[in-house]
This record gives sequence, structure tokens and C-alpha cells, in this order.
Amino acid sequence: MTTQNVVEVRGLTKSYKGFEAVRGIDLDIRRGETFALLGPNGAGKSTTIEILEGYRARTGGEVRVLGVDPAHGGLAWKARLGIVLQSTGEQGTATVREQLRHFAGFYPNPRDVDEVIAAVGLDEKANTRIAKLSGGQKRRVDVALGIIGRPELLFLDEPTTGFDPEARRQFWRLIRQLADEGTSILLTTHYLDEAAQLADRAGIIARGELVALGAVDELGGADARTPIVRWVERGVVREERTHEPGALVARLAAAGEPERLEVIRPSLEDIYLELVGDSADASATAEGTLV
Ligand SMILES: Nc1ncnc2c1ncn2[C@@H]1O[C@H](COP(=O)(O)OP(=O)(O)OP(=O)(O)O)[C@@H](O)[C@H]1O
Repeated sequence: MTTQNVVEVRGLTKSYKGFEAVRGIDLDIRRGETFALLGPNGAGKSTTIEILEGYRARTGGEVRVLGVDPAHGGLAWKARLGIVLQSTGEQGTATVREQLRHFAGFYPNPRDVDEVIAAVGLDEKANTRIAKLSGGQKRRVDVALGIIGRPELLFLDEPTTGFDPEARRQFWRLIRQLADEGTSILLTTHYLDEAAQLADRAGIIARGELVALGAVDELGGADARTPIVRWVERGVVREERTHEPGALVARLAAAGEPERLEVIRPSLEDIYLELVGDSADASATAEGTLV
């Protein structure tokens, strides 16, 4: 374990009664970075993240989180982590402020309760019982509970599911602020724009294997990012991929104004779909099954 890495995973496997949900993942997360773990439903993201959090036992491989094997992480280790599970659905009769005060008491150096309430946009609901909050508001309480202990490493498993668009943007600002303060963050999300906005690096898991790993703006390689020029010629849609879209547009325009001309730069979502599709195809061939 090097001090630059808050997470080190080597050859991680997890089987559920013979079903291999995670099949040999290698992964490092550097101190201070925001890392997004992406992949389709059932790919193995939550399984991996829950093993890192110490909530799930692994079948094989080596794991270190903040230098500790999560299978043997004690209370002092847990206090250095912030955890937002996929669904906690905070209930209870406590108010938002009471619940946060209660949890703040578990940590040696917690954040200020009212600052956290403001940061997740719940000022007006601070004295409301959690059971009376909307789904998205309860999710904000989950996030608040995850950061109240001033964690070194924050796990966010699909944190913004159920957030309205404005709340999502407010959450992004909060995560950037935490990252600026030096918090290392491991995020899973199905919103590719969220990963593109927040993460420094990302890994894509498909069928329990890491199929891509790299800086968010380099994932999939340069070819996957080649711009597409699309236009309509005599009623037929034409498209060409080129690293010099300007030159192509100029050539087309020389012959008259092209109809419905657009230059498209593949988004992280386009690249993700290509990578996940490729891996599903490869796996279908290997297993002789259709997906
Ligand atoms: N407790 C369990 N017992 C048996 N199988 C499980 C268990 N938990 C997860 N699995 C299976 O392991 C695979 C990976 O599940 P996991 O929850 O890690 O996926 P995920 O990538 O987090 O998916 P999602 O995006 O839907 O949250 C799935 O096929 C799931 O059915």
C-alpha cells in the first residue's frame, strides 16, 4: 500500500453460491481523486463497493482501504470513511437536525451540523421529522450523514437517484467542494453526465470485469472520441468520422449549404455504451449466449 492510494484492489473476486459476480478486478484509487465506477445493472459495482466498505466478505483477492483490509477494519478505520449506501431510506421519528447531531457524536472531528444541513439544501427542513420528507429529501439526508464525520474517503453509491435537476447540480457543487478540501471520493452512478462532471478517472465494470479504466476525458481511447460530421444529401443521411471536422464542413459547404449539418462529439455516454456493448458482445460469443 502506497500513501498515494486510498484504495488498492488486486484480483478481487466474489461468488454468490457459485455465481461469479466479480471476476478478478484490479483497481487503485489515488488520494484526493474522485473516481467513478460505472456499469450496467448487475455488473458488480455495489458488490465491489460494499467489499471495500467492509460490509461484504470477498471470495478472493487482496483489498486495502486507507491501508487496512476491510475484512478486519475496526471502529477507528470506519470513522475515517463516509458511506452513502445505495438505499438506506432513512426513516424514523427524529428530525433532520437531531439525526445529524446524533451521528456527529460518533466522530472525533465532525463537521458543523447546520453547515452540512445547508450544504445539502435542507435548511427549511432542519426541524422536520425524516419520515415526513420526500424521497429526494431523504436521499439528501443520506448524503448529509455520509459527510458529517469529515471522511477521508467518501463512498457514494448512486447518490443522486431521485434528485430533481436543480438538486443534482447543487449536489455536484457540494462534491466539488469536498474534493477541493482533499476528500477522496468513490462514486457509482448511472448518470454519465454526473460522472463526466465530477470524476477525474472512471472504471467501467461489465459482467464482473473491469472493461475500461482511465481519465474521464480519455476513456475508450482517442478513436472513440473522433467527431462525427452528419448531414443530409438528396434525402439520405450521410455521416463521416474525422479528426478535422472543420475541413470536411468547408469542403461540403463549397458545394452549397449542406442540409441539416451537425458536428457531434461523442459524449461519455456514447463511449460508455460502445464499451459496454462491445463487452456484452464479446461475452456473448465467449459463452455462446445471446444478450
Ligand atoms: N446477496 C446476493 N446473493 C446473490 N446474488 C447477488 C447478491 N447480491 C448481488 N448479487 C448478484 O450479483 C450481481 C452483481 O450485483 P451488484 O448489486 O453488485 O450489481 P450493480 O452493478 O451494483 O448493479 P446496479 O447498477 O443494478 O446497482 C448481480 O447479478 C446480482 O444479482
